[in-house]
Amino acid sequence: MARALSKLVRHALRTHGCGCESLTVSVRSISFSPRQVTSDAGFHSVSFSETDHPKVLITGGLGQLGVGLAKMLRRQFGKNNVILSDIRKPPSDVYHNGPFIYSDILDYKNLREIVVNNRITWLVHYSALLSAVGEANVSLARDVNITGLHNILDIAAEHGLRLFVPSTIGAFGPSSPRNPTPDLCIQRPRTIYGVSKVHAELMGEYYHHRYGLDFRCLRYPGIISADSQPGGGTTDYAVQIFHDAVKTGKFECNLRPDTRLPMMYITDCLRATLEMMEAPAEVLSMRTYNINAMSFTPEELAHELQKLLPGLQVTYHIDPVRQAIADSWPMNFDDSNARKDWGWKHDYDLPELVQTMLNFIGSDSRIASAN
Ligand SMILES: NC(=O)c1ccc[n+]([C@@H]2O[C@H](COP(=O)([O-])OP(=O)(O)OC[C@H]3O[C@@H](n4cnc5c(N)ncnc54)[C@H](O)[C@@H]3O)[C@@H](O)[C@H]2O)c1
Ligand SMILES: C[C@@H](O)[C@H](N)C(=O)O
Repeated sequence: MARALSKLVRHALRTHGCGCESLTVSVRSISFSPRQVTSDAGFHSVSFSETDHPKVLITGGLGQLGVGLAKMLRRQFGKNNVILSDIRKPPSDVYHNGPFIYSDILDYKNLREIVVNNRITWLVHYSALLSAVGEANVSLARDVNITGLHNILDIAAEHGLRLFVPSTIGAFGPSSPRNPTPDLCIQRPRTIYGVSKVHAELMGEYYHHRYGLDFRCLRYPGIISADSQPGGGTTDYAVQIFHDAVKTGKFECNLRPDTRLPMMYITDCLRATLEMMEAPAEVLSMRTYNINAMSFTPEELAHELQKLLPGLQVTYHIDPVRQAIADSWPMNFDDSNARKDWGWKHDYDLPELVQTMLNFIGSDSRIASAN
């Protein structure tokens, strides 16, 4: 079919007088297949030997998740085999801990150059505008989350990369079943973030079926981390509460006390990502999976924190934008397919999460005040 289309396109180019350039013109510009790909290229085979370590590029790597992922992958595959990239200037510890490179995902040629020059084999695509920030800047969110993704898909397909794109609980909406939310159900999100993530899931799966792209996607819940800040989402309160609790003993929550959302500690999230990337293709009955660890409300989280910090005072000042988003998202996430297919299992429930976060932030703030 691809060969027939290719023939058709060459014919169209000839009849429109494109002359000798027709053979070198980027096929993406005539929009039937990824750019500059011969119609019979075999994308299922990656170009590195199976015994080699993958050479990984992480886009949007300076956000909440990228630095931690790079650290974990470098332990596994070697420091120089994992390149972090972003459009922001890296802090000095990140810059000195391994390869960092400037990459704007809206610049297709720059991306291609990085992939080619560094012989990249795995691409982890983390660049995005999250839910709350996206609603505040819809056109930028559309560019980064949708146009940027198109560049990533084409680069990955053309160079035979294994591509990981995270999706989110935000890919569901008010008409989805919310308690629990299965992998396959109605997805009609009401945020540009959610719409762009459903688009990413569908485009990735389309490229998988159409071009053999090794596309892998996990729908993350809200991720909680101690040493990296969230980038403007609806679940950010669940990180901020720990910092405020340790620093001031007070926290003002921007969601209602009974707002239940699925959540996960970052260590589980990053391990799930590596496990999904390493899973043999034969065990993946789907290319997009829900993953989950726990679900709680602000009230329940505060209660768990108060067991260890009894003086903590929590008040509520609702942000209507974030509240409306949270009210349309899953309350519990059904991740039984991930557990069945590739053995997903979380380590951190709410008590372990709270203990670990407080240990981390508490020891960090003791170090800061001693300096
Ligand atoms: N953190 C969570 O709770 C969570 C939950 C579900 C899904 N996810 C997904 O995981 C991924 C990583 O999330 P995060 O929390 O680290 O996000 P983040 O907002 O903290 O970081 C995103 C990064 O993308 C970068 N970026 C923006 N525009 C760019 C561009 N044009 N080119 C290159 N980089 C650009 C930003 O500079 C930023 O460092 C995102 O795709 C997000 O949707 C995150
Ligand atoms: C849930 C996730 O996608 C992100 N933390 C957000 O709230 O936007």
